[in-house]
Amino acid sequence: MSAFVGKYADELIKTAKYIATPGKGILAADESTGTIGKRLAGINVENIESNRQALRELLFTCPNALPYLSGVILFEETLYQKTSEGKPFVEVLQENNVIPGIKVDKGTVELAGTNGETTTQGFDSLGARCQQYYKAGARFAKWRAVLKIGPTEPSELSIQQNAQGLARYAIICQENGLVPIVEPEILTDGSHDIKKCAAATETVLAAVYKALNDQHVLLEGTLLKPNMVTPGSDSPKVPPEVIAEYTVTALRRTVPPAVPGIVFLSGGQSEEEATLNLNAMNKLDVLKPWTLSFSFGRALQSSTLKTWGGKKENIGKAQEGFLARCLANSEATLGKYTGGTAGGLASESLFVKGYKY
Ligand SMILES: O=P(O)(O)OC[C@H]1O[C@](O)(COP(=O)(O)O)[C@@H](O)[C@@H]1O
Repeated sequence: MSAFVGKYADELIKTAKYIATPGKGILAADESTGTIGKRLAGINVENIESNRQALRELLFTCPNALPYLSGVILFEETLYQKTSEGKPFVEVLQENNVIPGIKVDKGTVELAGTNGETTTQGFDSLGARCQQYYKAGARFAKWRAVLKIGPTEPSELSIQQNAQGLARYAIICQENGLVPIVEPEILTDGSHDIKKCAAATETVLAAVYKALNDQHVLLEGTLLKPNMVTPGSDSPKVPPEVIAEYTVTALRRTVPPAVPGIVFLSGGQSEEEATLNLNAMNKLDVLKPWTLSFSFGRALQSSTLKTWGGKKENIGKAQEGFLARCLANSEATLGKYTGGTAGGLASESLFVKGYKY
């Protein structure tokens, strides 16, 4: 049998295509309570619900930023939160043609017998949770699989487990009306060169698309959220044009044209770096059958978070910074970002070695 065509097929295709509109991208604001706690600790703000709500309100009500976004990924708590004036966040987004999405994975666990490799959990009652999230207004989902590069990593076991997991998650989402964002993230930790990252990325993506096909996933109703192909964090940096060349080559070799959009994660790159790399990819003069856009967490929020610092009086200034990053990344999806519009904060590396999300 070929792809599964259930009752949601047309809607899934339409949603995925809309999210992949050139000029728009995704804000990943789906940090789990633990992860957002680390971000808030960085600005000395307590990890309590009211502070998490305040940060998300700052982002979702940022004047003029929403036209640059087609989707926002939310954590479960945020899906049901409201603005301080009592309007559900979901409505704020919908009124601005931004599609609410939801993180449905439950984090990673170690694969026994490996050197710290992991698989992602969250299959228990996943179908029922998807139905609830659909009712609450979500139309797409995200599940993050994490792989790493080492002397013998990613191992065949981790490649297969994570590919199967992503494919199983994807078809459950599609059966329940949510467009699955398939995220196989290869971490940048290590001293490897860009060629090693390219080879690992191609192998992992090939396994992921084989698994998606095995599980009858309708590719037109999916999106891919991959890492960019870069040298390891302990290796010298290379220019955006080189990253663009290697990344687009890896994607052209492995991602079918039926997939409407590829939305990159930022993975610890500085805000400016992530934007310049995305821009360079979109400037490359080769056939790219999918939209290349962003689904950044840290690279959209870091300087905004620092400027805000948890203080009401800084909200306006923080929102100006957020708008600047949204605009810059929108331009980068069109290959029209000229760079340098970011202040000093946006150039700071966000990479943390051995970072545990
Ligand atoms: O461990 P968590 O809370 O799932 O967070 C992982 C984060 O990684 C992402 O998948 C990508 O984020 P970055 O762009 O910051 O790398 C986010 O969507 C998510 O918030």
